[in-house]
Amino acid sequence: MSDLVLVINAGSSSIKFSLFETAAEGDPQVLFKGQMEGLYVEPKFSAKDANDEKVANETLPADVPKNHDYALRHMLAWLQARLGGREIKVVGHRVVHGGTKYSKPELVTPDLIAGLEALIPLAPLHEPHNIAPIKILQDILPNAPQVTCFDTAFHTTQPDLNQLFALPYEFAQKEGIRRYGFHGLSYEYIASVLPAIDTRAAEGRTVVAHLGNGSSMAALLGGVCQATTMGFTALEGLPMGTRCGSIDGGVLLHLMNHLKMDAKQIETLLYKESGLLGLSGGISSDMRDLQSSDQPLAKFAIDYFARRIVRETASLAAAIGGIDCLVFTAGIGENDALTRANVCHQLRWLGVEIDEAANEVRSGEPRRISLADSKVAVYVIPTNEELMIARQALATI
Ligand SMILES: Nc1ncnc2c1ncn2[C@@H]1O[C@H](COP(=O)(O)OP(=O)(O)O)[C@@H](O)[C@H]1O
Ligand SMILES: CC(=O)OP(=O)(O)O
Ligand SMILES: [Mg+2]
Repeated sequence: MSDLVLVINAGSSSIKFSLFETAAEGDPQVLFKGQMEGLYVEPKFSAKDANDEKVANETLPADVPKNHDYALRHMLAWLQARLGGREIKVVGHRVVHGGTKYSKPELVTPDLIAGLEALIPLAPLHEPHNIAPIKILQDILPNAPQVTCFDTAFHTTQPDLNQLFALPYEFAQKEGIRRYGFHGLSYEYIASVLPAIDTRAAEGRTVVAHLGNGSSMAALLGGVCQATTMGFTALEGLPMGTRCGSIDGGVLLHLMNHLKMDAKQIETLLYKESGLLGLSGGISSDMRDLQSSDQPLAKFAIDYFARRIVRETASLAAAIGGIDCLVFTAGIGENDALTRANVCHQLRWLGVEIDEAANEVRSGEPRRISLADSKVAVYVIPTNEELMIARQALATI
């Protein structure tokens, strides 16, 4: 008898869900998957069934809340109407920050929730949205065990050389102030499918660019993480939809000492008003809006994003002694051919030769977008954080 697994993946601008059914052999299979995207801007709900047919597609009315809470309840009501009374065996959640305490999937208990709440200051844009669904589901499905799967877990293999900040050593030892890295479920999924796509890449030096509303990159050696762009929080590294990415700490001191901004104001500035939104002069945090804008600052924000990816690719390649393979994934990485081309053109010196026609192909399947004789193989591989969570949740109960 097969079991149902519900997966919730709450990101900063979207909530994704997948309902899986376990199979006699191999991975659980999707029954429904969907998402509420464009939160806080113009939320849209869409869902597909097991045959990948669209079964829901709606823009929420303008007068309902655009937040995570409303989105989740709307999604769960839609799903419950389709369960036909079947019980959910386990719920798996993506939780962005595991701190020093959680480096493997955990069963939800009151202690665990308290532990996660203590981590909110380290991921203010995510952790509250990860915890809230756990509590809502305790209400709606009181009998289903819940498992948290951490974005930070995959990165614990980074050597101290890449993991530490150059602060006095005890800050890492006593305070846990080090680079945790994020999007680990996505990287782990990519590492799990790479052997079937390209053995040289799987065994060798691969840089993965997870480019979404939150963006980061990671350097893998034989599928094991050696370095990543995100740090103590999901703020370091690449600029993102609304986050600034790496910034000179001296800027923060200046904001405090000379512009008299307090911690809350600086948090809002760095997490919510910067990145693509800030650079474009407020046009949008959403890459699609920027691509369709004719404003010079929209183009500047797009080019800035690509330039940072180029620089981080070289830096990550340096950390693993070169690069055999570059993988694009997540919302922008999977769908935005312009950004991929922009990045690849600037990486020609590193041996990246993009196949322009292959790059334009739209498909939900993994695909190679580099020329046959490109020294660096370049792929678009759709990520599947949800499947990774389902695997971990089933293994945990
Ligand atoms: N066809 C597309 N072209 C360009 N950008 C796209 C396209 N589809 C989605 N995106 C971008 O992907 C980003 C969202 O990525 P996603 O991984 O879904 O976000 P989250 O981090 O919230 O999970 C947005 O900037 C969106 O504009
Ligand atoms: C960690 C992070 O940035 O997550 P997201 O991409 O979902 O915003
Ligand atoms: Mg995401």
